[in-house]
Amino acid sequence: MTVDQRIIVPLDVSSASAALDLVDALPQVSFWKVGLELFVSTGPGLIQELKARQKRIFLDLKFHDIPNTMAGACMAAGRYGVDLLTIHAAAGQEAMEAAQQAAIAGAKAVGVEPPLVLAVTLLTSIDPQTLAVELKIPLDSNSYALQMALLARDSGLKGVVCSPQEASQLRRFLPADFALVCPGVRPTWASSQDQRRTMTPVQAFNAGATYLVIGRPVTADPDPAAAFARICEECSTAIAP
Ligand SMILES: O=C(O)c1cc(=O)[nH]c(=O)n1[C@@H]1O[C@H](COP(=O)(O)O)[C@@H](O)[C@H]1O
Repeated sequence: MTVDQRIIVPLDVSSASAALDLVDALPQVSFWKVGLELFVSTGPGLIQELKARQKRIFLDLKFHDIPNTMAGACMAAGRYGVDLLTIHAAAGQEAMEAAQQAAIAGAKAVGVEPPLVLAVTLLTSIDPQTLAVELKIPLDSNSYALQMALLARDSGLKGVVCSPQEASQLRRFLPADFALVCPGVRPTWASSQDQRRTMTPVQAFNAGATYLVIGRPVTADPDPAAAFARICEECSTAIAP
């Protein structure tokens, strides 16, 4: 995979026309993320528009519910023929197992490839203070993310979403083909906004990320195509093979 194929850009907008304007303005981007804002606003029709444009799709709906409800939602999402689908690891092993099996069954029922189901370990917006004081989790971010990733692996999943700051530790415990998808990525020239546990794209790839999710540094730049090209250029000369 080339660097540009390993960078996923989120369509964090609320209408199909705004999303497709972004897709058409950035022909270099082959992998797009449809998240909660867009999916709740427009429904699944947009997925077909992206598929018609030969794009890869990360459907980021972060399901977190009881096993039966997770299975029903993943069965339906599996039918869309998307490449990646997210759930929360904090839903527990039984829910993750049910989600994974249902996504495969949903895809098989309509003859499409099943999505790679990814478990979110710990949101990149949660800083150590929030983890300890608000959520009362008696582990540091690294240990908690590792615990959630190992639980996802034990549930049969083949990938997780994690902060790039946790990627190198997770890589030590997980096989090379286990996908680490890292949001919370900021080039040196971009603002961190609400992201708390960030790294640059080069650092994130070198820490072991399989894919990066990079949004506002590209989409909010006055020249999104140039920003995406700059990130790819920085990475192609600096990441380890
Ligand atoms: O699952 C995700 O993609 C996700 C998980 C997480 O822990 N943190 C996180 O920022 N994200 C998503 O990654 C994207 C990051 O966007 P930017 O902060 O604009 O780069 C957003 O669409 C978030 O929903």
